[in-house]
Amino acid sequence: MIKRGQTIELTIEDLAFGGKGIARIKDENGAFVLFVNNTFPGQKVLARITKKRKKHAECSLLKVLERSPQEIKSEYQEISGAPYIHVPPTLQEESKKKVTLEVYRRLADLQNIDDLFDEFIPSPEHYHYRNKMEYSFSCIEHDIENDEEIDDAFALGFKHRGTWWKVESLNKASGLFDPQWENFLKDFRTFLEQTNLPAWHPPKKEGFYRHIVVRKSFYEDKLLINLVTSSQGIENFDLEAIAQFLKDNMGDRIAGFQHTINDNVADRAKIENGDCVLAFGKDNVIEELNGLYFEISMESFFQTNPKSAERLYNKALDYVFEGERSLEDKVVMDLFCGTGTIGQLLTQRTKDTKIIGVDIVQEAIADAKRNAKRNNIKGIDFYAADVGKFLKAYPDYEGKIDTIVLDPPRAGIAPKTLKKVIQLGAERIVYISCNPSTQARDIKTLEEYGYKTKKISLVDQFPHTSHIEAVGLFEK
Ligand SMILES: C[S@@+](CC[C@H](N)C(=O)[O-])C[C@H]1O[C@@H](n2cnc3c(N)ncnc32)[C@H](O)[C@@H]1O
Repeated sequence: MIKRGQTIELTIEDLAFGGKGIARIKDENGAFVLFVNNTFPGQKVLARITKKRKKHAECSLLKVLERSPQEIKSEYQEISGAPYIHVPPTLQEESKKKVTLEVYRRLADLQNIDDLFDEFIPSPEHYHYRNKMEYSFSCIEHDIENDEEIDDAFALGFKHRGTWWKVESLNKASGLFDPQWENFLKDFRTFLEQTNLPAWHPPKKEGFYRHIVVRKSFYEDKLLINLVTSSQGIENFDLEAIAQFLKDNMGDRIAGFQHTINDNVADRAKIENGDCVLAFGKDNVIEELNGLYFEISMESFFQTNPKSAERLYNKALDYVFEGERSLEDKVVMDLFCGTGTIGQLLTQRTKDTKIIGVDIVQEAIADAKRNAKRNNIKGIDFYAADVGKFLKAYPDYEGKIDTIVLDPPRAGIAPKTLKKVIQLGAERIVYISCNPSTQARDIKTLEEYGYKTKKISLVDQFPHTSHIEAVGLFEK
């Protein structure tokens, strides 16, 4: 009999949406299904039961005991954020497509999803595609060679799967981020360790070195580095020496180096916040997307895989204009607009269209306005507001919007807000989503209120993970 908390060896037979491997066993009531996150068919794994129901259980992965015959050992260091690094990219893509289409069939009741499906757009780069990475320090290390915990260590890398206190040091490139930087990180760690200031102790909430956050511009081929520390022992900290070490080793690849003091004991929330000084260089980088330029600072939101984001945005805009539509003198809303990339790219394909961008984060809207100015774009009004409240405050837009572009966060659109969006009565909705399961739920509502799903494409923004981005075209 299966119990919560129990560890169990399983063979993964199938894959469900969200990287959930499926294993089956027989118990006294017959067939019993177990879902194990971040696994792949053919793997033998050790898992812990986290939730038990009558016919199924949810498990967390503790360890892959045997690789799937379909996996090929990658040259990169495996990290918990990239569980599929050994699965050949084309196989990853096929699996993502299959399990995601099933989600639309099941949750959106789109039984004809195979006919509605337009294309699967792979990431232009399968490796080193990310433009942001966050590394953690911890004095509790999970030693990957010997699979054991070491106390009094100086680890710098990523959290060991399923823990918030143990860090696996990154000793070589992970395959996800800038390889020169990641191959250098081990030397940087050794240098910082020699400063004799300790790494953070997550359970005790004390120590000095906490995080390194790095942003990259592919356009400039430069990195922005932010070293986050506490202030405990700051009198022995020599920022100049660290800056010099970075300059000596990474040369002009470094656009800027910042130091942030963060004494907030919460480990993850906004690690970049705190008192920040710029040791050298500048505090932002410029990224280029389809001929437009965007300033990215440490805090600003930007699509994590910019080269793939170009393909995603192009697909979304193709859907906006499909059928040789003219948007001249029409109004388009870019809801959940972030830093306003979509609205700005839209102006490249149309003239005299009024665009309204709305996002809840004030800084994102400030970035959006600044970037629009940099790109010399007029005709977009950006508002910092909750989408639901915004639509309530401006009822006059009802019946006046031609097209709505939606790009909500992972949780999807709040049901009340979605109803308000529907009330606008736009002819066409283009819905981008980083979580097809919440999008599928929203599609069901759209269909109930008179929108027809015309097309859906999938864009692989995140190779080696279970994540997938989707874009759908809906018409009244
Ligand atoms: C997936 S991002 C959109 C990114 C943007 N379209 C881009 O490509 O740069 C989702 C955005 O929704 C915003 N957001 C979340 N909840 C919101 C709400 N209730 N009202 C308005 N914006 C919200 C977030 O600040 C975030 O920028």
